[in-house]
Amino acid sequence: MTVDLRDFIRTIPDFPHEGIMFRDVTTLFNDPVGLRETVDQMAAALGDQKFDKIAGLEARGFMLGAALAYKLGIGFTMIRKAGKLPGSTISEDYALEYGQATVEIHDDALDAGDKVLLFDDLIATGGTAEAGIKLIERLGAEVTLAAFIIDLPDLGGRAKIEKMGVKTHVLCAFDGL
Ligand SMILES: O=P(O)(O)OC[C@H]1O[C@H](OP(=O)(O)OP(=O)(O)O)[C@H](O)[C@@H]1O
Ligand SMILES: Nc1ncnc2[nH]cnc12
Repeated sequence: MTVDLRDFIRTIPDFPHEGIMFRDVTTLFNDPVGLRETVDQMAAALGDQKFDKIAGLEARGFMLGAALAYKLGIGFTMIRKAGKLPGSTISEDYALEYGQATVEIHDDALDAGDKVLLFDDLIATGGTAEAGIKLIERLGAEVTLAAFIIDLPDLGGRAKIEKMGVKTHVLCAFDGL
């Protein structure tokens, strides 16, 4: 029987602002069954699709994005919040469910034509994922799949990314805001 990852994800109301239902993956990552199941379910969902790189979004997209890259035997590219990458970067500003930020990628992190799996723990409004896709495309690479552990469908992010022409995969979803 398939393990339901939602059973491992804690919900904390009113974090970081009143009205936000925060879906907390610390409890998923903290559990050995939850951690392994998440990586294994994602790897199984990918089937025989081939990628040149996984690009993970800071910070929660780093942990299991890197685990998945290890499992697939490919490299892992960091898309970081502004000011953290030491080399030459390009950047994108974006809005997310509870704020605004800027993400950056090293301008030599990907080769033109690379097929990239974009990975994050959660998609809400899709602002973060959209910024990541723009960075990858500006380097001449292609996001052939955007994968998330959690979807919040009522916030419309997954539909927005699909409308951009990027395929998506999610492992579980929570209804409501
Ligand atoms: O779809 P969106 O509305 O853009 O929201 C999703 C993003 O929000 C969270 O990251 P956050 O910026 O809180 O950073 P963190 O991973 O460093 O905690 C989450 O990990 C996604 O990256
Ligand atoms: N509701 C939410 N829970 C956890 N992370 C998020 N990132 C954006 N919205 C979120």
